Amino acid sequence: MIAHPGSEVRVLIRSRPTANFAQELIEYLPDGQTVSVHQRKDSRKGVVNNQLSSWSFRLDGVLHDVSQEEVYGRVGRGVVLGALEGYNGTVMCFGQTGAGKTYTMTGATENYKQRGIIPRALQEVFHEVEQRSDHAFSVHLSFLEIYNETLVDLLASVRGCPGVGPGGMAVVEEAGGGVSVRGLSLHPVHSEEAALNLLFEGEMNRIIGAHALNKNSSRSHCILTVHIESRSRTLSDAKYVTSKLNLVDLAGSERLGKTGSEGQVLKEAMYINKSLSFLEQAILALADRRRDHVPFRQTKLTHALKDSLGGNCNTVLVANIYGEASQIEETLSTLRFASRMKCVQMDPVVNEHTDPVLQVRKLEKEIQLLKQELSIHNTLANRMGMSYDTLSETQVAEIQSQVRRYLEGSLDEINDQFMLLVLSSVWHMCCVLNRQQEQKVKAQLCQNYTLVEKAQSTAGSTAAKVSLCLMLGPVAIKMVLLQTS
Ligand SMILES: Nc1ncnc2c1ncn2[C@@H]1O[C@H](COP(=O)(O)OP(=O)(O)OP(=O)(O)O)[C@@H](O)[C@H]1O
Repeated sequence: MIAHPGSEVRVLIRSRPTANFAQELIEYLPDGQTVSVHQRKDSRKGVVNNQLSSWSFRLDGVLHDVSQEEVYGRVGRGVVLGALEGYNGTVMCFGQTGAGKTYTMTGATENYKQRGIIPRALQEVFHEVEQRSDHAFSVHLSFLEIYNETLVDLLASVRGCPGVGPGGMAVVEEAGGGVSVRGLSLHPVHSEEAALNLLFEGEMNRIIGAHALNKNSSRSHCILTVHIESRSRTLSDAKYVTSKLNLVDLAGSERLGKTGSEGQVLKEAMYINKSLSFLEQAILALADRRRDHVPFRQTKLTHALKDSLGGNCNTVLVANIYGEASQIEETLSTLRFASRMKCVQMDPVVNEHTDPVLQVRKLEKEIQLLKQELSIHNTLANRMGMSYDTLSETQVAEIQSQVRRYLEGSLDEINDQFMLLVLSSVWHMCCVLNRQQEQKVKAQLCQNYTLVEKAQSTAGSTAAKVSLCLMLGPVAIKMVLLQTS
């Protein structure tokens, strides 16, 4: 499903299964889109109080007690199919630590049925590539980890990896508002199996720690990007499309007291919480359409996700919650983030490009055909000698000599063959003068303004002058020749 320009980011809630699901506090409404959360007042202070505060959040769907297959179908499939058509896509999981983000994105490795969105997306990409034989696809993978504000290439250990350049890794902005990570390796992949091997390799390199709420807690944010390029095999045009499919597993926010983290795990938690709070700030700014500045550069995470949070991207967020009563505050804060994200606007467009080499080849072919057409036209109009190629030195000398004789009066009549040569010459002079004039105007503009390249051709006026010459005959040509000599 491709988002319509101007629609909002799709947001779904997924709850981690638990025997102690707080039904009295978390209520999923029958519309399948609304969740109400009730919180006992002053529960933090231990005051016994039966009063409840309630909040209601309307999102795009609730994934409660559903299989991994259904999650992929409702969250991932549309974004993946869009990426194959040339739309950028992002699937991102957000939520407190232990709420099931990694389970949703990667899944349980020990059970095929429990594989998550990433392996299913890779499977779908290669299945589609095989099906769409009228297109040639090229697929590359990159796997970025952001750990304690440091960018790490999770596929740097892969054989043949070019390695990081002298400047190290950095998020860089591209023309047109996109971002890329300088120094991050890109790996060509030709099959699902090869892609899964890279995913496995990257997962092995991820930093995992243990604390009270999750014994396998991701201590970093991870972005697996599938870079897709597709060209038609049937149309020989120079157009091709590209897209980036970002599959993002964020580290979980955590209450330091609750997780009982110490030492390195505590330090990591502080970095994670800080980057997530900057992510919230960026989302707040994106959701507020009156704000023209979004603070993307405050952390590596927001900077790396600059082109993935709405805008020219088909974005879906999964808000993972852990529905136990003891986690109700974290659930509320996840749902608040989710409802802000739902206000972020998307304007996805197909990323279409033109291959310059193919374009030149195509234009040359077109010129050749037009010349042939023109020569047929000239033959029919009895102008068989008319040439649109550059005149040879002998032809130029011949014209000069005849013009001189004609102007001196020693030549009374100009024959047809000569006229055609003259017309050809006028055509070329007009072209040369036109180019010179264009360059002059450009140079003048450059002095005062930043020149905006615009194909503002004056070819029309050249063509008009030539047709005028054709209409008026030798007198006009004489004038043009006198003017330009
Ligand atoms: N929908 C689910 N079905 C079955 N098990 C789940 C589900 N969601 C989460 N779990 C289990 O809960 C545990 C915590 O999940 P997971 O590691 O995915 O959380 P997380 O949000 O990624 O945590 P962190 O932010 O700390 O990395 C794991 O053992 C996982 O297998």
